Amino acid sequence: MNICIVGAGYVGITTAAVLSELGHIVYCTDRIASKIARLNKGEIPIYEPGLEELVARGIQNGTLFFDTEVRAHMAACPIVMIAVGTPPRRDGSADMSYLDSVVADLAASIKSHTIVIVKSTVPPGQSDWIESRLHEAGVPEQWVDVVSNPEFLREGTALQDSIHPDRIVIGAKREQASRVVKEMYRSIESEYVLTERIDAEMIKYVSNAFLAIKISFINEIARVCEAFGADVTTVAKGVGLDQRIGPRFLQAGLGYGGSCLPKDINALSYVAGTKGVKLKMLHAARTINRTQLDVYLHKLKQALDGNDQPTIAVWGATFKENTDDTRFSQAIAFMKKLVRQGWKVKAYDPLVSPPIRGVSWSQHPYEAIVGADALVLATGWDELIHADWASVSEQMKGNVVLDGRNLLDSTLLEAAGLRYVGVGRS
Ligand SMILES: NC(=O)c1ccc[n+]([C@@H]2O[C@H](COP(=O)([O-])OP(=O)(O)OC[C@H]3O[C@@H](n4cnc5c(N)ncnc54)[C@H](O)[C@@H]3O)[C@@H](O)[C@H]2O)c1
Ligand SMILES: O=c1ccn([C@@H]2O[C@H](COP(=O)(O)OP(=O)(O)O[C@H]3O[C@H](CO)[C@@H](O)[C@H](O)[C@H]3O)[C@@H](O)[C@H]2O)c(=O)[nH]1
Repeated sequence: MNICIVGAGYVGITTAAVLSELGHIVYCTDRIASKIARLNKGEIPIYEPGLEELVARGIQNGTLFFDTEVRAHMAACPIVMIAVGTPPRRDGSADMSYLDSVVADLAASIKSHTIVIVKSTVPPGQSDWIESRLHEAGVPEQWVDVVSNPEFLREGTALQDSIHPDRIVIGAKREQASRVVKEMYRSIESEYVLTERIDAEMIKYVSNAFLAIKISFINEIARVCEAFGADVTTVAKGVGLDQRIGPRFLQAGLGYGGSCLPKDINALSYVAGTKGVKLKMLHAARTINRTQLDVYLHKLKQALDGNDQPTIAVWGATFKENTDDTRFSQAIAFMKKLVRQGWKVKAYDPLVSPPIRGVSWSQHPYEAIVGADALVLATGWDELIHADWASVSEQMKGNVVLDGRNLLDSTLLEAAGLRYVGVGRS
Protein backbone atom coordinates (compact mmCIF):
# COMPACT_ATOMS: atom_id res chain seq x y z
CA MET A 1 0.00 0.00 0.00
CA ASN A 2 1.13 3.58 -0.58
CA ILE A 3 0.69 5.60 2.58
CA CYS A 4 1.15 9.31 3.23
CA ILE A 5 1.79 10.29 6.84
CA VAL A 6 1.30 13.92 7.79
CA GLY A 7 3.44 15.03 10.72
CA ALA A 8 7.00 13.79 11.31
CA GLY A 9 6.99 13.79 15.10
CA TYR A 10 7.28 11.01 17.68
CA VAL A 11 4.22 9.24 16.32
CA GLY A 12 4.66 10.07 12.61
CA ILE A 13 8.28 8.94 12.28
CA THR A 14 7.78 5.80 14.39
CA THR A 15 4.65 4.75 12.51
CA ALA A 16 6.25 5.52 9.15
CA ALA A 17 9.29 3.39 9.98
CA VAL A 18 7.17 0.49 11.25
CA LEU A 19 4.76 0.55 8.28
CA SER A 20 7.68 0.65 5.83
CA GLU A 21 9.16 -2.34 7.66
CA LEU A 22 5.84 -4.14 7.07
CA GLY A 23 6.43 -3.69 3.33
CA HIS A 24 4.40 -0.57 2.56
CA ILE A 25 5.67 2.43 0.61
CA VAL A 26 5.50 5.29 3.09
CA TYR A 27 5.84 9.01 2.47
CA CYS A 28 6.28 10.76 5.79
CA THR A 29 5.62 14.47 5.33
CA ASP A 30 6.05 17.57 7.44
CA ARG A 31 5.92 21.30 6.93
CA ILE A 32 9.27 21.87 8.59
CA ALA A 33 11.86 21.67 5.82
CA SER A 34 14.86 21.44 8.17
CA LYS A 35 13.34 18.41 9.91
CA ILE A 36 12.73 16.65 6.60
CA ALA A 37 16.24 17.48 5.39
CA ARG A 38 17.73 15.88 8.51
CA LEU A 39 15.51 12.83 8.20
CA ASN A 40 16.59 12.35 4.60
CA LYS A 41 20.17 12.24 5.81
CA GLY A 42 19.15 9.50 8.24
CA GLU A 43 19.31 11.84 11.24
CA ILE A 44 16.43 11.47 13.67
CA PRO A 45 15.29 14.78 15.19
CA ILE A 46 14.06 13.00 18.33
CA TYR A 47 15.60 10.44 20.65
CA GLU A 48 13.82 7.13 20.47
CA PRO A 49 15.76 3.88 21.01
CA GLY A 50 16.08 1.80 17.83
CA LEU A 51 14.36 4.32 15.57
CA GLU A 52 17.45 5.50 13.73
CA GLU A 53 18.30 1.98 12.57
CA LEU A 54 14.74 1.28 11.42
CA VAL A 55 14.50 4.58 9.52
CA ALA A 56 17.86 3.93 7.86
CA ARG A 57 16.65 0.49 6.77
CA GLY A 58 13.45 1.94 5.29
CA ILE A 59 15.37 4.60 3.35
CA GLN A 60 17.87 2.03 2.11
CA ASN A 61 15.13 -0.41 1.05
CA GLY A 62 13.39 2.35 -0.89
CA THR A 63 10.19 1.95 1.15
CA LEU A 64 10.45 5.08 3.30
CA PHE A 65 10.58 8.67 2.06
CA PHE A 66 10.55 12.01 3.86
CA ASP A 67 9.19 15.05 2.06
CA THR A 68 7.71 18.52 2.52
CA GLU A 69 5.33 18.12 -0.44
CA VAL A 70 2.37 17.30 1.79
CA ARG A 71 -0.38 17.95 -0.76
CA ALA A 72 1.31 16.05 -3.59
CA HIS A 73 1.54 12.89 -1.48
CA MET A 74 -1.98 13.36 -0.15
CA ALA A 75 -3.20 13.43 -3.75
CA ALA A 76 -1.18 10.41 -4.80
CA CYS A 77 -1.74 8.05 -1.84
CA PRO A 78 -4.97 6.11 -1.24
CA ILE A 79 -4.24 6.20 2.51
CA VAL A 80 -3.41 9.40 4.38
CA MET A 81 -2.60 9.21 8.07
CA ILE A 82 -2.81 12.34 10.21
CA ALA A 83 -0.17 12.44 12.98
CA VAL A 84 0.13 16.15 13.73
CA GLY A 85 0.15 17.55 17.26
CA THR A 86 -3.01 18.39 19.20
CA PRO A 87 -1.45 20.43 22.03
CA PRO A 88 -3.33 21.89 24.98
CA ARG A 89 -4.91 25.33 24.91
CA ARG A 90 -5.01 27.49 28.01
CA ASP A 91 -8.62 26.49 28.74
CA GLY A 92 -7.67 22.78 28.67
CA SER A 93 -9.23 22.07 25.29
CA ALA A 94 -7.16 20.44 22.54
CA ASP A 95 -5.78 22.86 19.95
CA MET A 96 -7.10 21.61 16.63
CA SER A 97 -5.39 24.23 14.47
CA TYR A 98 -2.72 21.87 13.07
CA LEU A 99 -5.37 19.32 12.28
CA ASP A 100 -7.55 22.02 10.68
CA SER A 101 -4.80 22.94 8.28
CA VAL A 102 -4.27 19.28 7.37
CA VAL A 103 -7.98 19.01 6.59
CA ALA A 104 -7.73 22.12 4.38
CA ASP A 105 -4.79 20.50 2.55
CA LEU A 106 -6.79 17.28 2.17
CA ALA A 107 -9.79 19.16 0.78
CA ALA A 108 -7.53 20.71 -1.85
CA SER A 109 -5.73 17.47 -2.70
CA ILE A 110 -8.09 14.49 -2.71
CA LYS A 111 -8.82 13.47 -6.30
CA SER A 112 -9.94 9.87 -5.83
CA HIS A 113 -11.00 7.53 -3.04
CA THR A 114 -8.87 8.16 0.05
CA ILE A 115 -8.89 6.64 3.49
CA VAL A 116 -8.04 9.34 6.00
CA ILE A 117 -6.70 7.78 9.18
CA VAL A 118 -6.82 9.97 12.28
CA LYS A 119 -3.84 8.84 14.36
CA SER A 120 -3.54 12.11 16.33
CA THR A 121 -5.34 12.12 19.67
CA VAL A 122 -8.54 14.09 19.12
CA PRO A 123 -11.72 14.82 21.08
CA PRO A 124 -14.75 12.59 20.50
CA GLY A 125 -16.64 13.64 17.39
CA GLN A 126 -13.58 14.97 15.56
CA SER A 127 -13.64 12.30 12.82
CA ASP A 128 -17.27 13.19 12.04
CA TRP A 129 -16.24 16.82 11.89
CA ILE A 130 -13.34 16.09 9.49
CA GLU A 131 -15.71 14.17 7.26
CA SER A 132 -18.26 16.98 7.12
CA ARG A 133 -15.55 19.58 6.50
CA LEU A 134 -14.29 17.57 3.52
CA HIS A 135 -17.81 17.17 2.12
CA GLU A 136 -18.53 20.89 2.58
CA ALA A 137 -15.30 21.65 0.71
CA GLY A 138 -16.61 19.67 -2.26
CA VAL A 139 -14.99 16.26 -1.73
CA PRO A 140 -17.68 13.76 -2.82
CA GLU A 141 -18.93 11.45 -0.07
CA GLN A 142 -17.89 8.28 -1.95
CA TRP A 143 -14.29 9.55 -2.21
CA VAL A 144 -13.48 9.61 1.45
CA ASP A 145 -13.54 7.36 4.50
CA VAL A 146 -12.38 8.90 7.77
CA VAL A 147 -11.11 6.24 10.15
CA SER A 148 -10.16 6.76 13.80
CA ASN A 149 -7.07 4.70 14.63
CA PRO A 150 -5.63 6.13 17.84
CA GLU A 151 -2.04 5.52 18.88
CA PHE A 152 -1.03 4.03 22.24
CA LEU A 153 2.77 4.00 21.97
CA ARG A 154 4.88 5.34 24.82
CA GLU A 155 7.94 7.43 24.25
CA GLY A 156 11.11 5.53 25.07
CA THR A 157 9.52 2.21 24.04
CA ALA A 158 7.76 3.44 20.92
CA LEU A 159 9.03 0.74 18.55
CA GLN A 160 8.31 -2.12 20.89
CA ASP A 161 4.83 -0.70 21.54
CA SER A 162 4.15 -0.26 17.81
CA ILE A 163 5.34 -3.71 16.80
CA HIS A 164 3.71 -5.52 19.74
CA PRO A 165 0.71 -3.36 20.68
CA ASP A 166 -1.75 -4.57 23.31
CA ARG A 167 -4.50 -3.67 20.87
CA ILE A 168 -5.14 -1.90 17.57
CA VAL A 169 -8.31 0.16 17.64
CA ILE A 170 -10.01 0.91 14.33
CA GLY A 171 -13.15 3.04 14.32
CA ALA A 172 -14.86 3.31 10.94
CA LYS A 173 -18.25 4.04 9.45
CA ARG A 174 -17.90 1.59 6.58
CA GLU A 175 -16.71 -1.99 7.07
CA GLN A 176 -14.64 -1.87 3.88
CA ALA A 177 -12.50 0.99 5.24
CA SER A 178 -12.03 -0.85 8.52
CA ARG A 179 -10.88 -3.92 6.60
CA VAL A 180 -8.30 -1.94 4.59
CA VAL A 181 -6.82 -0.38 7.74
CA LYS A 182 -6.66 -3.79 9.42
CA GLU A 183 -4.92 -5.15 6.32
CA MET A 184 -2.42 -2.29 6.52
CA TYR A 185 -1.24 -3.67 9.88
CA ARG A 186 -1.36 -7.22 8.46
CA SER A 187 1.59 -8.92 10.13
CA ILE A 188 1.14 -7.26 13.50
CA GLU A 189 -0.32 -9.76 15.90
CA SER A 190 -2.62 -8.00 18.30
CA GLU A 191 -6.12 -7.76 19.61
CA TYR A 192 -8.09 -5.79 16.97
CA VAL A 193 -10.95 -3.65 18.24
CA LEU A 194 -13.17 -2.78 15.28
CA THR A 195 -15.70 -0.24 16.37
CA GLU A 196 -17.54 3.02 15.79
CA ARG A 197 -15.40 6.12 15.33
CA ILE A 198 -16.73 7.82 18.43
CA ASP A 199 -15.87 4.75 20.54
CA ALA A 200 -12.36 4.63 19.12
CA GLU A 201 -11.83 8.29 19.99
CA MET A 202 -13.14 7.72 23.50
CA ILE A 203 -10.96 4.62 24.02
CA LYS A 204 -7.85 6.77 23.53
CA TYR A 205 -8.84 9.48 26.01
CA VAL A 206 -10.17 7.03 28.57
CA SER A 207 -6.96 4.96 28.44
CA ASN A 208 -4.80 7.96 29.25
CA ALA A 209 -7.27 9.16 31.86
CA PHE A 210 -7.17 5.79 33.60
CA LEU A 211 -3.36 5.73 33.57
CA ALA A 212 -3.23 9.21 35.12
CA ILE A 213 -5.75 8.21 37.78
CA LYS A 214 -3.75 5.07 38.58
CA ILE A 215 -0.56 7.09 39.11
CA SER A 216 -2.28 9.76 41.18
CA PHE A 217 -3.99 7.10 43.24
CA ILE A 218 -0.70 5.46 44.22
CA ASN A 219 0.84 8.88 44.88
CA GLU A 220 -1.98 9.68 47.28
CA ILE A 221 -1.62 6.25 48.88
CA ALA A 222 2.13 6.98 49.28
CA ARG A 223 1.15 9.87 51.55
CA VAL A 224 -0.94 7.64 53.79
CA CYS A 225 1.71 4.88 53.72
CA GLU A 226 4.20 7.41 54.98
CA ALA A 227 1.87 8.53 57.76
CA PHE A 228 1.61 4.92 59.00
CA GLY A 229 5.22 3.89 58.33
CA ALA A 230 4.27 1.50 55.52
CA ASP A 231 6.29 1.16 52.32
CA VAL A 232 4.34 2.14 49.20
CA THR A 233 6.55 0.08 46.88
CA THR A 234 5.79 -3.08 48.86
CA VAL A 235 2.12 -2.13 49.10
CA ALA A 236 1.93 -1.49 45.33
CA LYS A 237 3.62 -4.81 44.62
CA GLY A 238 1.19 -6.70 46.82
CA VAL A 239 -1.81 -4.89 45.44
CA GLY A 240 -0.65 -5.20 41.82
CA LEU A 241 -0.43 -8.98 42.05
CA ASP A 242 -4.23 -9.01 41.98
CA GLN A 243 -4.84 -9.58 38.29
CA ARG A 244 -7.86 -7.32 38.39
CA ILE A 245 -5.53 -4.46 39.33
CA GLY A 246 -2.20 -5.29 37.66
CA PRO A 247 1.30 -4.17 38.67
CA ARG A 248 1.97 -1.45 36.09
CA PHE A 249 1.55 2.28 36.57
CA LEU A 250 1.70 1.93 40.33
CA GLN A 251 5.12 3.52 40.70
CA ALA A 252 4.83 6.38 43.17
CA GLY A 253 7.00 9.43 42.62
CA LEU A 254 7.05 13.05 41.51
CA GLY A 255 3.98 12.44 39.37
CA TYR A 256 3.17 12.12 35.69
CA GLY A 257 4.23 14.48 32.95
CA GLY A 258 4.78 14.28 29.21
CA SER A 259 3.00 15.47 26.13
CA CYS A 260 0.02 13.16 26.56
CA LEU A 261 -1.33 12.32 30.02
CA PRO A 262 -1.64 15.93 31.29
CA LYS A 263 -3.06 17.30 28.04
CA ASP A 264 -5.43 14.43 27.35
CA ILE A 265 -7.05 14.43 30.78
CA ASN A 266 -7.56 18.18 30.45
CA ALA A 267 -9.07 17.78 27.00
CA LEU A 268 -11.39 14.99 28.20
CA SER A 269 -12.50 17.10 31.17
CA TYR A 270 -13.09 20.02 28.82
CA VAL A 271 -15.23 18.12 26.31
CA ALA A 272 -17.15 16.42 29.11
CA GLY A 273 -17.87 19.88 30.50
CA THR A 274 -19.35 21.00 27.18
CA LYS A 275 -21.95 18.26 27.69
CA GLY A 276 -22.55 19.19 31.32
CA VAL A 277 -20.57 16.26 32.75
CA LYS A 278 -18.07 16.98 35.53
CA LEU A 279 -15.23 14.46 35.70
CA LYS A 280 -14.39 14.59 39.41
CA MET A 281 -11.88 11.73 39.38
CA LEU A 282 -9.84 13.49 36.73
CA HIS A 283 -9.98 16.71 38.69
CA ALA A 284 -8.66 14.85 41.74
CA ALA A 285 -5.91 13.16 39.69
CA ARG A 286 -4.74 16.56 38.47
CA THR A 287 -4.77 18.08 41.95
CA ILE A 288 -2.76 15.19 43.40
CA ASN A 289 -0.26 15.44 40.56
CA ARG A 290 0.24 19.15 41.15
CA THR A 291 0.52 18.91 44.93
CA GLN A 292 2.89 15.96 44.66
CA LEU A 293 5.69 18.44 44.00
CA ASP A 294 4.85 20.21 47.28
CA VAL A 295 5.02 16.89 49.13
CA TYR A 296 8.56 16.39 47.79
CA LEU A 297 9.58 19.96 48.51
CA HIS A 298 8.37 19.56 52.10
CA LYS A 299 10.40 16.34 52.48
CA LEU A 300 13.48 18.08 51.12
CA LYS A 301 13.08 21.04 53.48
CA GLN A 302 12.74 18.68 56.43
CA ALA A 303 15.85 16.76 55.38
CA LEU A 304 17.86 19.97 54.93
CA ASP A 305 17.29 20.65 58.58
CA GLY A 306 17.13 24.45 58.64
CA ASN A 307 19.64 25.09 55.84
CA ASP A 308 17.77 27.81 53.95
CA GLN A 309 20.44 28.59 51.33
CA PRO A 310 21.16 25.10 50.01
CA THR A 311 22.63 24.00 46.71
CA ILE A 312 20.50 21.27 45.17
CA ALA A 313 21.65 18.92 42.43
CA VAL A 314 18.88 17.52 40.24
CA TRP A 315 19.45 14.44 38.13
CA GLY A 316 17.05 14.07 35.20
CA ALA A 317 15.02 16.63 33.28
CA THR A 318 13.00 14.69 30.73
CA PHE A 319 9.46 13.68 31.67
CA LYS A 320 10.64 10.10 31.93
CA GLU A 321 13.71 8.04 31.05
CA ASN A 322 14.75 7.05 27.51
CA THR A 323 13.30 10.10 25.81
CA ASP A 324 14.49 13.62 25.05
CA ASP A 325 10.98 15.00 25.56
CA THR A 326 10.65 17.64 28.28
CA ARG A 327 7.03 18.59 27.61
CA PHE A 328 5.20 18.97 30.94
CA SER A 329 8.10 17.33 32.77
CA GLN A 330 7.60 17.10 36.53
CA ALA A 331 11.41 17.13 36.87
CA ILE A 332 11.53 20.58 35.31
CA ALA A 333 8.50 21.79 37.27
CA PHE A 334 10.32 20.68 40.43
CA MET A 335 13.53 22.50 39.42
CA LYS A 336 11.51 25.69 38.94
CA LYS A 337 9.97 25.21 42.37
CA LEU A 338 13.45 24.90 43.91
CA VAL A 339 14.62 28.06 42.12
CA ARG A 340 11.56 29.91 43.48
CA GLN A 341 12.77 29.06 47.01
CA GLY A 342 15.85 31.13 46.21
CA TRP A 343 18.00 27.98 46.20
CA LYS A 344 20.94 27.25 43.92
CA VAL A 345 20.09 24.49 41.44
CA LYS A 346 22.61 22.46 39.43
CA ALA A 347 21.19 19.93 36.99
CA TYR A 348 22.21 17.07 34.78
CA ASP A 349 20.31 15.00 32.23
CA PRO A 350 21.87 12.48 29.83
CA LEU A 351 20.14 14.06 26.81
CA VAL A 352 18.82 17.55 27.44
CA SER A 353 19.75 20.83 29.10
CA PRO A 354 16.89 23.26 28.39
CA PRO A 355 17.46 26.85 29.51
CA ILE A 356 15.68 27.40 32.84
CA ARG A 357 16.19 30.61 34.78
CA GLY A 358 18.27 29.90 37.88
CA VAL A 359 19.39 26.42 36.81
CA SER A 360 22.99 25.71 35.78
CA TRP A 361 23.64 22.60 33.72
CA SER A 362 26.47 20.14 34.08
CA GLN A 363 27.98 17.90 31.42
CA HIS A 364 28.38 15.01 33.81
CA PRO A 365 26.23 13.72 36.72
CA TYR A 366 29.16 13.87 39.14
CA GLU A 367 29.92 17.47 38.15
CA ALA A 368 26.39 18.52 39.16
CA ILE A 369 26.73 17.16 42.69
CA VAL A 370 30.02 18.86 43.61
CA GLY A 371 29.28 20.97 46.68
CA ALA A 372 25.58 20.05 46.70
CA ASP A 373 23.73 19.82 50.00
CA ALA A 374 21.15 17.48 48.50
CA LEU A 375 20.66 15.43 45.36
CA VAL A 376 17.24 14.83 43.81
CA LEU A 377 16.65 11.93 41.43
CA ALA A 378 13.88 13.37 39.22
CA THR A 379 13.91 11.02 36.20
CA GLY A 380 14.61 7.31 36.30
CA TRP A 381 17.50 7.08 33.84
CA ASP A 382 19.38 3.82 34.26
CA GLU A 383 22.81 5.46 34.48
CA LEU A 384 21.55 7.60 37.38
CA ILE A 385 19.84 4.82 39.30
CA HIS A 386 23.03 2.78 39.14
CA ALA A 387 25.38 5.59 40.10
CA ASP A 388 28.56 5.04 42.08
CA TRP A 389 27.16 6.07 45.45
CA ALA A 390 30.53 6.08 47.20
CA SER A 391 31.70 8.66 44.67
CA VAL A 392 28.48 10.63 45.06
CA SER A 393 28.96 10.68 48.81
CA GLU A 394 32.53 11.94 48.37
CA GLN A 395 31.68 14.78 46.00
CA MET A 396 28.61 16.15 47.78
CA LYS A 397 28.82 18.68 50.57
CA GLY A 398 25.74 17.32 52.31
CA ASN A 399 24.43 13.77 52.30
CA VAL A 400 20.70 14.01 51.46
CA VAL A 401 19.42 12.07 48.44
CA LEU A 402 15.74 12.61 47.64
CA ASP A 403 14.43 9.76 45.49
CA GLY A 404 11.79 11.39 43.29
CA ARG A 405 10.99 8.10 41.53
CA ASN A 406 11.25 5.59 44.39
CA LEU A 407 13.79 3.69 42.31
CA LEU A 408 16.93 3.81 44.44
CA ASP A 409 18.21 1.12 46.73
CA SER A 410 18.26 2.80 50.15
CA THR A 411 20.59 0.13 51.60
CA LEU A 412 23.27 0.87 49.01
CA LEU A 413 22.99 4.60 49.57
CA GLU A 414 23.11 4.32 53.33
CA ALA A 415 26.13 2.02 53.10
CA ALA A 416 27.86 4.83 51.19
CA GLY A 417 27.10 7.27 54.00
CA LEU A 418 24.19 8.98 52.28
CA ARG A 419 20.83 9.80 53.82
CA TYR A 420 18.08 8.27 51.71
CA VAL A 421 14.78 10.16 51.56
CA GLY A 422 11.85 8.65 49.66
CA VAL A 423 8.16 9.39 49.76
CA GLY A 424 5.84 6.74 51.13
CA ARG A 425 8.72 4.50 52.14
CA SER A 426 9.37 3.41 55.67
N1 LIG B 1 4.19 11.45 21.58
C1 LIG B 1 3.55 10.34 21.93
O1 LIG B 1 4.07 9.51 22.67
C2 LIG B 1 2.15 10.08 21.43
C3 LIG B 1 1.60 8.80 21.61
C4 LIG B 1 0.28 8.56 21.18
C5 LIG B 1 -0.44 9.57 20.58
N2 LIG B 1 0.11 10.80 20.42
C6 LIG B 1 -0.67 11.83 19.73
O2 LIG B 1 -0.20 11.88 18.38
C7 LIG B 1 -0.21 13.24 17.91
C8 LIG B 1 1.20 13.62 17.48
O3 LIG B 1 2.03 13.63 18.62
P1 LIG B 1 3.62 13.77 18.50
O4 LIG B 1 4.15 13.71 19.88
O5 LIG B 1 4.13 12.84 17.46
O6 LIG B 1 3.73 15.28 17.95
P2 LIG B 1 5.02 16.11 17.55
O7 LIG B 1 4.79 17.47 18.04
O8 LIG B 1 6.24 15.35 17.95
O9 LIG B 1 4.99 16.10 15.95
C9 LIG B 1 3.96 16.67 15.18
C10 LIG B 1 4.54 17.05 13.81
O10 LIG B 1 3.48 17.50 12.97
C11 LIG B 1 3.99 18.53 12.13
N3 LIG B 1 2.88 19.31 11.57
C12 LIG B 1 2.04 20.14 12.22
N4 LIG B 1 1.13 20.66 11.36
C13 LIG B 1 1.40 20.13 10.14
C14 LIG B 1 0.81 20.26 8.87
N5 LIG B 1 -0.27 21.01 8.68
N6 LIG B 1 1.34 19.59 7.82
C15 LIG B 1 2.44 18.81 8.02
N7 LIG B 1 3.02 18.62 9.22
C16 LIG B 1 2.53 19.27 10.26
C17 LIG B 1 4.90 19.32 13.06
O11 LIG B 1 5.82 20.09 12.31
C18 LIG B 1 5.57 18.20 13.86
O12 LIG B 1 6.78 17.78 13.26
C19 LIG B 1 -0.80 14.07 19.04
O13 LIG B 1 -2.17 14.19 18.85
C20 LIG B 1 -0.49 13.23 20.28
O14 LIG B 1 -1.42 13.48 21.32
C21 LIG B 1 1.39 11.07 20.83
O1 LIG C 1 3.90 4.01 37.45
C1 LIG C 1 4.15 5.05 36.84
C2 LIG C 1 4.19 5.13 35.43
C3 LIG C 1 4.47 6.34 34.84
N1 LIG C 1 4.73 7.45 35.59
C4 LIG C 1 4.98 8.75 34.94
O2 LIG C 1 3.89 9.00 34.06
C5 LIG C 1 4.31 9.76 32.93
C6 LIG C 1 3.84 9.14 31.64
O3 LIG C 1 4.50 7.92 31.43
P1 LIG C 1 4.15 6.99 30.18
O4 LIG C 1 2.70 6.79 30.15
O5 LIG C 1 5.00 5.78 30.24
O6 LIG C 1 4.64 7.90 28.98
P2 LIG C 1 4.02 8.45 27.63
O7 LIG C 1 5.05 8.24 26.59
O8 LIG C 1 3.52 9.83 27.88
O9 LIG C 1 2.78 7.49 27.26
C7 LIG C 1 1.43 7.77 27.58
O10 LIG C 1 0.87 8.69 26.67
C8 LIG C 1 0.90 8.26 25.30
C9 LIG C 1 0.34 9.39 24.46
O11 LIG C 1 -1.04 9.43 24.44
C10 LIG C 1 0.10 6.98 25.16
O12 LIG C 1 0.12 6.55 23.80
C11 LIG C 1 0.67 5.92 26.08
O13 LIG C 1 -0.12 4.74 26.00
C12 LIG C 1 0.66 6.46 27.52
O14 LIG C 1 1.26 5.51 28.40
C13 LIG C 1 5.83 9.88 33.07
O15 LIG C 1 6.13 11.14 33.61
C14 LIG C 1 6.21 8.78 34.05
O16 LIG C 1 7.36 9.08 34.78
C15 LIG C 1 4.69 7.38 36.98
O17 LIG C 1 4.90 8.38 37.68
N2 LIG C 1 4.40 6.17 37.58
